[in-house]
Amino acid sequence: MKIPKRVLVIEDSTMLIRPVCRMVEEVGFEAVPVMSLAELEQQLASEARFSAAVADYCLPDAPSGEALPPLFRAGIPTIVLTAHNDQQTRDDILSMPVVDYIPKDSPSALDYLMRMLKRIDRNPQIKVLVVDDSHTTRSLLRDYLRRHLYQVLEAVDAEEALQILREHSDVSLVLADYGMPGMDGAQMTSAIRRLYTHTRLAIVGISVQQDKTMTPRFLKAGADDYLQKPFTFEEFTCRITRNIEFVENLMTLEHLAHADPLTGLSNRRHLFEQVQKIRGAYGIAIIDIDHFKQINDGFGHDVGDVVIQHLADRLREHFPRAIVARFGGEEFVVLMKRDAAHPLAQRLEELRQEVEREEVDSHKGTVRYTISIGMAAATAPDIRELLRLADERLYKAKQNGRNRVCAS
Ligand SMILES: Nc1nc2c(ncn2[C@@H]2O[C@H](COP(=O)(O)OP(=O)(O)OP(=O)(O)O)[C@@H](O)[C@H]2O)c(=O)[nH]1
Repeated sequence: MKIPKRVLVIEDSTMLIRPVCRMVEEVGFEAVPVMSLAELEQQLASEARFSAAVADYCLPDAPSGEALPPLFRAGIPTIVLTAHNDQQTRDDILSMPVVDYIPKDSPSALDYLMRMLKRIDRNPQIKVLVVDDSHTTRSLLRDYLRRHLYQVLEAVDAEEALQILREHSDVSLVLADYGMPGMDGAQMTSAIRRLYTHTRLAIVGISVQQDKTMTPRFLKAGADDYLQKPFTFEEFTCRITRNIEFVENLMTLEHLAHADPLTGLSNRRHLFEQVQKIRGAYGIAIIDIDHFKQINDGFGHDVGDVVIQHLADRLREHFPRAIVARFGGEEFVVLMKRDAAHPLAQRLEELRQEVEREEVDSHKGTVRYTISIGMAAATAPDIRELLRLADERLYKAKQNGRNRVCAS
């Protein structure tokens, strides 16, 4: 079981500490409530490790943010919640290495806090590429991004940036300076867009030039946003968060459109989209659970679902590099490039034998099941014809007694 990461909730108001702790737990952290600087020092001296802190700026024994430096010294990413919304306090807080600053009187303070906590949890897996020829700007942006726990990659020009993007296809955001030697930021944006769509990667253009054409130049080249230098840490944070959330939401939608909800495998539509990517000789198999209706009737539909998930897991294990899709009900398709060293028919037979041997545990007892398989192979990429042939052979496998592979 995953052990939840701990978050310190430092707040002296009994009215507020409970909803903040609840929110922290909703995001998946364990909330550790603390009501004074003295209690905080005890926690920091203990063995406990903390992933983040939500800290009130003003505590009875720490009226002017004295609780913050011990958190920074302990390397704990800290979001400050404060009732003091005057310019001086705001500037003081933002001059420190905080993750963010949230005024308590804002009607959306708790919703914003929730978003920032989710970011603290997810950002360590997210890569951001900073492209700027100025060492000073790169280190400023690196500092801002690291405060938010992003993984930061850096390039001094477009050429290096494109090379990094070829090596790291999982970069989610590029910060593109306009004025660089070689390609400028807008030209680089166009080049990046030839490699990655908006669904995979956001680009934010940055420039110091007070030129009204700069924003449209970047946006028309394929950027998602534009930041005019100089910008504050607060503005930077809001824009970066919004762009990262946008990419994440698009990726979630894409995943939902492509995945079968029960097994997480590709759905039928995604299978047909993926086929276009295969070049050369390939093989296809349709795998169908035998007498599945009897499993549903005997054990219940929920146990039927467990059996479907069991077969999906076996398919994933046996065919890690193939396209594996749930084609419908209890029917799956495996599509893969031909591999002379380990032919598809042999691999399907190994799968069939393993399924036959295994027992599936369920709350209604142990279930055993078998599968029938029809397969076909071709050199020409005519997926529909191959599927028709594999389906004919699956029918043959069923007619000949089930629990077998039929390849001709
Ligand atoms: N539990 C569960 N059952 C499903 C799902 N989708 C389809 N089914 C059931 O799968 C069963 C398929 O039954 P049939 O097509 O008659 O085939 P079978 O019983 O497997 O018999 P053979 O294929 O001839 O060996 C039907 O009872 C469907 O209701 C699902 O997502 N979950």
